[in-house]
Amino acid sequence: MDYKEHITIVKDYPQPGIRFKDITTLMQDGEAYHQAIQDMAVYAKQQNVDVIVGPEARGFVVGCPIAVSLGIGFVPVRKSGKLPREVVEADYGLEYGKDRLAIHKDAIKPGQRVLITDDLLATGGTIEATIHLIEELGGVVVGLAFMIELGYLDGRDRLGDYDIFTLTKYE
Ligand SMILES: O=P(O)(O)OC[C@H]1O[C@H](OP(=O)(O)OP(=O)(O)O)[C@H](O)[C@@H]1O
Ligand SMILES: Nc1ncnc2[nH]cnc12
Repeated sequence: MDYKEHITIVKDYPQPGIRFKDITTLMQDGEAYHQAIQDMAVYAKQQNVDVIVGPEARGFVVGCPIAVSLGIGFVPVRKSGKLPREVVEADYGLEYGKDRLAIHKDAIKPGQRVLITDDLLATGGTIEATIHLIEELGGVVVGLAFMIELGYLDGRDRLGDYDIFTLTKYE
């Protein structure tokens, strides 16, 4: 599948100079969305994962269907203030701003094998913060899976110690 055919590039969104990769056009095509999730589920199975973690909001539309397809759990990482029970939190920066992420303290059991999913790897700030949260809870990050990699932002270098799977890459 040529995933780039299904991804729309939007110039100067949300700020001048950003070429935004819009996955909603991929998601609205049933065949492309299904294939993308299947390809990522094959990787998840290879990594022998116990649970999938995805950051709000686009990490949910990738991680939830993979978890359902494998019959394993999904744990949301949300922006600060959105989870109702006790959390651990981490600050992070991204291509266009900064924020704070949170995960429920009891969501990951020590030693669980975790796959982190998201739509896109840019600077790697979101995933670095997500890894920090999982490891603080004793989870073992066995893979990172993205639909899209922005090679020109060097996120892969930042996350060098982890196994990374991507469906398509923009240089
Ligand atoms: O590699 P990074 O530089 O951290 O950037 C990538 C992150 O940025 C986007 O999320 P965003 O924070 O815009 O939130 P959203 O999914 O709620 O739109 C995207 O979905 C990734 O999570
Ligand atoms: N260029 C981009 N397109 C879509 N989502 C992003 N998140 C961070 N950078 C992005």
